[in-house]
Amino acid sequence: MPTASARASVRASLSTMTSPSTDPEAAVRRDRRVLRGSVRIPTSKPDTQRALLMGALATGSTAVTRPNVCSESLVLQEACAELGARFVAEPEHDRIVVTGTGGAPLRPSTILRAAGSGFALRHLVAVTSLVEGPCVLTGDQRLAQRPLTPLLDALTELGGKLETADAGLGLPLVNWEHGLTGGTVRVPADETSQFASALLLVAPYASGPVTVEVPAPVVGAPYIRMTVAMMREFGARVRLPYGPGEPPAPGGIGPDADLRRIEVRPGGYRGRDLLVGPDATSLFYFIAAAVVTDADIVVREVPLGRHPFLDDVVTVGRRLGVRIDREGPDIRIVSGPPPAAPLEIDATGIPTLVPALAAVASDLPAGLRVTGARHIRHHKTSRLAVVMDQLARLGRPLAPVLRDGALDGFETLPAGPPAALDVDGHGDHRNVMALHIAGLALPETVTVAGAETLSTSFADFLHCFRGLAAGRRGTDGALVTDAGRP
Ligand SMILES: O=C(O)C1=C[C@@H](OP(=O)(O)O)[C@@H](O)[C@H](O)C1
Ligand SMILES: C=C(OP(=O)(O)O)C(=O)O
Repeated sequence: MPTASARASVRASLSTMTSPSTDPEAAVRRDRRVLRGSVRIPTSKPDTQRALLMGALATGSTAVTRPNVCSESLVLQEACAELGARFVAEPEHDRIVVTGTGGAPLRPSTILRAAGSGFALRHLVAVTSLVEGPCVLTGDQRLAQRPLTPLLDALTELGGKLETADAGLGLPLVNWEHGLTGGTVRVPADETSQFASALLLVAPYASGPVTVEVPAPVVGAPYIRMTVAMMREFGARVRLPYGPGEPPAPGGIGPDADLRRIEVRPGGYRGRDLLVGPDATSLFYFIAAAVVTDADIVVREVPLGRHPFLDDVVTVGRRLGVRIDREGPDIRIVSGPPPAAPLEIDATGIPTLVPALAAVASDLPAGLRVTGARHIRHHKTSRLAVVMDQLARLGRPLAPVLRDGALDGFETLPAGPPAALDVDGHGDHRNVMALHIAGLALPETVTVAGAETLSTSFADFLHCFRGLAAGRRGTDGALVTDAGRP
């Protein structure tokens, strides 16, 4: 049973509300909770993690300004500090200064720990192959069950010498020797994009050129592109012979860049200063909230047109019927009528949005069908299965969509009265946030167990939503409540 302190509730501001109906107009007319005000969302967790890792490997120092200082970034910092990188937090400048190891991480004096982070485990495994062994890396029980073998095989092909201490358990992992020789390696990306990203991370430190082949089907392609983009920022020599797409910035990588073959030349990373942009998945919770409430929310400092993944998230939001407009450096998110026609979303490239999409599906009267989410059963929890189960308790059931016998997505079903008003994110921050969004759609108070997990990516999540629930706009349209940090 979750403890009282692990619970957080979303309070209803309305006492009556109709259930979602099949009449498209009904969703517009009905009374809804009101969210008003402005928020500042966390900066990108994926970019922060990449910058910290590349900074830890680089020659020289790297200043990461506006890092997302979440628990999963700290896990990486602790492990990289064991490997000889230095991290100095400068809160007065909102930055972390990293002194890198010049591609020669030291042998750690303790076990390296990835906690529950798949990103940390897969990327640290790759980094350990540069360490003069032996060194040991471990993570939590769930992490031991998540896919890893194809990455170990690929690192072995490139000259690494890694093994699991107990094949039956998955973890801990032992690295015996250091040094990657280079060569051509094929890595599957049908279960996670993180294998390809992890190989790419260390490829500039192999003694020869490395070609990473990523055969279709690829899940989470935007994340592999983020890795390539960040590698280029750190001066790595990366070529995509099948074309980089249309890059949003010189030297960058386009949102459609072809990942079949990625060529990396030796040369390592050079430390640099960089500014982390907003976190796209965190932004989506406010967009999703606008589907189930009457929302008029300003999200501070969200530069559109510069971060492909952020732009993808905005595109999904607009398809859901939410108005998203630029207002100077900010964006304004306003509830709109839901789409009149059934909506289909392929989630292959946007896996982190799936729990929140499930949370809003009952509020789309013409129906939402999401597919391409099969691989998220390998995330921190079997996310979609957990969220669908909990949503059904709240009277928001979804029909499963299967592919090859596994849950690949869902379809809207008619909503009904809740069977219970307490739900549980099963220790997974994305489930917890998605279930809060579902709670906003109900007139009753919904209790979501697992608030303690929010520090994984978005510690201020509840604070932001409480502020928005209390917020209003002044008669001149000026914001009178700011739910975010000053
Ligand atoms: O590289 C990254 O930063 C991530 C890659 C994705 O993993 P999968 O490809 O396993 O979905 C994503 O879901 C995860 O939240 C972050
Ligand atoms: C990146 C995430 O998960 P993982 O690294 O564990 O795959 C996440 O849950 O935000």
